[in-house]
Amino acid sequence: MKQTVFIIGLGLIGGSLALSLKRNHETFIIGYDADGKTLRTAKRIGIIDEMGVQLKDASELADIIIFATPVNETIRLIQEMPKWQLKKNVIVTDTGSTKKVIMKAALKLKEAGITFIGGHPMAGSHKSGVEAARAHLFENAYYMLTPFPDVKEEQIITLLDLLQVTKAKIVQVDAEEHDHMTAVVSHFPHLVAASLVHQLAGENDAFPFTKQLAAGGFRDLTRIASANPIMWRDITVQNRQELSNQLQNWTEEMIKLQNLLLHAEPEEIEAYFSTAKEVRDNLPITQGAMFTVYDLYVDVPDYPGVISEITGYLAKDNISITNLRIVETREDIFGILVVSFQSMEDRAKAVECIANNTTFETYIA
Ligand SMILES: NC(=O)C1=CN([C@@H]2O[C@H](COP(=O)(O)OP(=O)(O)OC[C@H]3O[C@@H](n4cnc5c(N)ncnc54)[C@H](O)[C@@H]3O)[C@@H](O)[C@H]2O)C=CC1
Ligand SMILES: O=C(O)C(=O)Cc1ccc(O)cc1
Repeated sequence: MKQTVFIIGLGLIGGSLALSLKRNHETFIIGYDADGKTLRTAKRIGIIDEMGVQLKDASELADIIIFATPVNETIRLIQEMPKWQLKKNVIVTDTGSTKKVIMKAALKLKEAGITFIGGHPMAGSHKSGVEAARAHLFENAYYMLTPFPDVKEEQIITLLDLLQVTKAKIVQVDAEEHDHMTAVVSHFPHLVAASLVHQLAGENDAFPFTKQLAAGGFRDLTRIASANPIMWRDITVQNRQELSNQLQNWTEEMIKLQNLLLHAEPEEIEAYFSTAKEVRDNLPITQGAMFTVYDLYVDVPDYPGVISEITGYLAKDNISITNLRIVETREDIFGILVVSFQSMEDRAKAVECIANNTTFETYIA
């Protein structure tokens, strides 16, 4: 049966969902964005089937409404919704990174007889905007749903059926637990990344050269600080208490680390790093909360034309690449070229292709 889905907010997440859901030809997608340029781009590049000109009018045509707006905007719009003439069995959901405050606001929908099922795909990126949208963004990532306990089972099944095409691993969790867990693995790391960047910026007057030295480790650790500040402002405000608890734990950990640094034997310091390494090395492999890219490091000699040589071999074998960057090129030593692929299979083919055509070493980090 044909279903009309209305996506509000056509940035990275809304745009990616639209692209992914469109793979089911029974789904007709209307999109809306407060930014007219984004809305027109989404239609022009085929992300949505139709532009919703008025938020309220388009909502009234929908079987399923998905908010993919910054979380404070989602709350504002949820509060307006009971005034709209929505379809009787409409399901409203969202993609917001926080859930407790959103579910609290959605109580107003519940009172008005409108089904709301909170949602949060744990996949994304520091990039934002419609141009960053990708159909495969959610594949293998966790996608959390936070229904009210008394929501009708058939409504959950309708939403699960719709989202199945994303190939995400859909799980149901309690909103409060959601906010605790995401504070640990997503929201608090964002504060740490931002604070490390501030610490580097503080060096600028006395040691302006320091930032030139910010290579692999610093960049890996702080990538997420490049994300959209408005989105993270809203997440931080909505999850203040959990973040404050995490900050307290972190402060205690830092004091422990300072004691270790000043007073411990080298073996104890090594043990601290060993434990961290073991826990980190044994993290379950998941694509959650990551823009899905498969990087391949190629140790290339530094001579003109080497990059086009490699991309030429890959093109000849019909292997698509999504990104290219050089992490180091210095005279007389080999440089590392990082080539990114959309899938593990493409990366495996690339390893074989490079081995067949060159003597360059390849690595997977
Ligand atoms: N960026 C990420 O990695 C992830 C983000 N999320 C959540 O998904 C939601 C969307 O995030 P992104 O797509 O990354 O943001 P984005 O900044 O790429 O897109 C948000 C879009 O919403 C539009 N918008 C803002 N206010 C609006 C309004 N009142 N009405 C209609 N459109 C409006 C903006 O113009 C923009 O196009 C947020 O709630 C965020 O917490 C969830 C998982 C991952
Ligand atoms: O860029 C990354 O690695 C992210 O962590 C993206 C992200 C941002 C917000 C979320 O709620 C979920 C995922």
